[in-house]
Amino acid sequence: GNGPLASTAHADTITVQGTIVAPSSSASTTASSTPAVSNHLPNIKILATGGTIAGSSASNTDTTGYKAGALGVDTLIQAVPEMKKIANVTGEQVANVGSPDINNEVLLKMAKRINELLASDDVDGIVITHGTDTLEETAYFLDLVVKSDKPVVVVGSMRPATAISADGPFNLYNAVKVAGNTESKGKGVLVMLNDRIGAARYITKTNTTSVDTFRSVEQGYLGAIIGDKVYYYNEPTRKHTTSSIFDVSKLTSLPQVDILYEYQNNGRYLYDAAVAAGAKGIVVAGSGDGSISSASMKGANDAAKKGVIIARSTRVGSGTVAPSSDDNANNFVTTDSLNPQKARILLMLALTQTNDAGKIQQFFNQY
Ligand SMILES: NC(=O)C[C@H](N)C(=O)O
Repeated sequence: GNGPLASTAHADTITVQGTIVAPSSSASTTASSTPAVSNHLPNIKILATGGTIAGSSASNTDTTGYKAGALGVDTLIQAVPEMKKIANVTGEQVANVGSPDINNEVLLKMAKRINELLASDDVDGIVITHGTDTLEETAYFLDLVVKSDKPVVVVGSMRPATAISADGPFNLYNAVKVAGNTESKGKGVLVMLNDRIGAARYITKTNTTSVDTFRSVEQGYLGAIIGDKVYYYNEPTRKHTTSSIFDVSKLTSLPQVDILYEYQNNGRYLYDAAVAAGAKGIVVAGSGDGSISSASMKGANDAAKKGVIIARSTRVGSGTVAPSSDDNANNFVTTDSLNPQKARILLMLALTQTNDAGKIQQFFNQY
C-alpha cells in the first residue's frame, strides 16, 4: 500500500481568498474575481496531515468508527469559508493518515517545510491539521526544531467532519485566528482545540473520546478564544523554537528511542529486545515517581552499560520525576515533567547532539 508520504506526490494547493483551484475534485468551485491576496490580512499556510479533523463516516452520529484522514486539505478549507475574512489561507497536503501513523520521516519532512515557509516574508503563520492521538508528539517536536518566532498552531478534532456538531471547523477557524494574531509570536508551538490555546510543552490528550480531551493540568493553558478575541495569560518558560539548539536541516533520520512501560511482575526481556533492535535510548514509563522494578532494572542497567540512555519518566500522567542519587551511578537521566511520549521526542533530538548522560540531563532540565 501507500506509505504516509505517498499523498505528497499529488499535493493539494488551494487558495481560499480569490480563485479556488480544486485539484482533482468534482465539487463545484466558487471562483471569484477578487484578487488572490488581501494586503491587510495575515497569510496563513495550512499543512494537512490527516486525523479525525479530516475524518469521514457514512453516519452523522458515528464518532468512533469513522475513517481518519479521509478528506483532503481543499475540503477542509472549503468547509470554513469564514476563514477568508480573517486570513489569506492556502493549503498543502503533507500526509493524510491517522496520527498513530505519523512517523519520524513525516516529522522531519514537516519541520523542514515549515522552516522553509516561515523564512519567507509571504507566510505569517502556519496551521497544522493533525490527528489528536499523537498530536502532542508532533507539536513538541516542532516546538524544539522550528527556527522562527512566527506562530505555528497545531489543531485537530475529536468528531469527524461528517458528525453532527463536528468540532473540526470551529477549531480550524480558531487555529487560523491564533496563527494570524501577532500576540501568538514567540510563544513556541501552540495547540488549539476546544477554545483553549495550549503550549506544546505542557498540553496532553487526557480522554479517549471527549472534545475537552486536551488538558494542561499542572502548568495551565496559555490562553483562550472567547467570543472572537484571542486572550493570552501565560508564557512557556522552557527553551523552544528560536532559543532551542536542535536543528533538523541536515538530518534524514532520528536515533531510535523506544518507550517501555512499568507494571507488576515484568521482566528484563523487553529491554534486551529494544537494545537488540537498535535502540539508542529507552524512555521508561515508570510507576509513580519514575520507579523501575528490580527485574527490569537488570535490563536497564545492562542497556546503560552498552551506552543506551535510560530516561526515567512516569506512567501516572502528571508530575515531575525527582532525580535520585542512583541516577548518576546508573548513568540514567530523568525526564522532568515530560510524559513518556514527549520525553521520547526530546531524547531523540538530544541524541543527535551527544551520548553523554550528564549533557542529556541538562536538556531535560532546560527544554
Ligand atoms: N481524534 C483523532 O484525531 C483521533 C485519530 N485516531 C487520530 O489521531 O488520527
